[in-house]
Amino acid sequence: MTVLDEIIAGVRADLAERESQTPLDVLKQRVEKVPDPRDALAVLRARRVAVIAEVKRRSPSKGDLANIPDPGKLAGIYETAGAAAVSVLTEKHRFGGSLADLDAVRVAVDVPVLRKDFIVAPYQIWEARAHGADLVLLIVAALDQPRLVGLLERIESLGMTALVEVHDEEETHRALDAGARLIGVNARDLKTLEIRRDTFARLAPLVPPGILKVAESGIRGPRDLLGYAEAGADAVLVGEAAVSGPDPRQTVADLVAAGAHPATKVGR
Ligand SMILES: O=C(O)c1ccccc1NCC(=O)[C@H](O)[C@H](O)COP(=O)(O)O
Repeated sequence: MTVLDEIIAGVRADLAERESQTPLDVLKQRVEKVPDPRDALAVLRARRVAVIAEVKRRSPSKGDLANIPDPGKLAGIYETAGAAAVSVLTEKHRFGGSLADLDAVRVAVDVPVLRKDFIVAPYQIWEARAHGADLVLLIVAALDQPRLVGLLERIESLGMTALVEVHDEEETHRALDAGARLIGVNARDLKTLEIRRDTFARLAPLVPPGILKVAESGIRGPRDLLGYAEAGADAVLVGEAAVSGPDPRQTVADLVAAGAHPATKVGR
């Protein structure tokens, strides 16, 4: 059993519990009362290299990362530092997140908010929207092709943007075939949890122009952002470095400055 399999087994058990507590019809009624989602693609396109900063308490690879008593406050710090969007890990057992974190971040910031979780069922997408998400992560490795296509269509039908995460060539082709408009290349190998930053440069050329590319994981500072920008990244997603450093505002501000510099992403 891989780490991903283990995480998903826990996610399915939690999901069954929530479904028994809140029927889908009730969620759908809640969605009608939530303001429309923000256009995340337009927000990301407006930057040279956008920074998506993550609320991340712990992880399978590193254990406890940060005590985050007020995720809304942290998200506000990210926004003030110039983050284009905020990612919220809502998985409970391995990441210490929750939908309450998503709620807290949603009310605290105006930038687009990503629900970062292990999505396996449409119910979780309705939940994401009911809790104010603008983007939802889909991990290709966790989904067969019909399910990937169905979930992506559900995300878009609710006006949100799917960040479709890939780790290798086959997954990249599957993401494109499914109609992804925002592709995340995750440098973290889901079997070994090792970071391989060269994965982005290998997969980016497979993605046609017009489809935005996010480099995920292992971004420790401006140097990593510039490396990813050089290889074609439109955005980077940073978690650990933002939450575990001494000054999250400075960490994100330094990345934002590097991503905004005129020398970054020249000619693309
Ligand atoms: O972070 C992990 O250990 C992890 C393990 C297994 C599946 C997913 C995992 N992380 C989710 C993410 O993709 C990251 O939180 C995100 O890309 C930020 O990465 P980092 O900046 O390296 O914290």
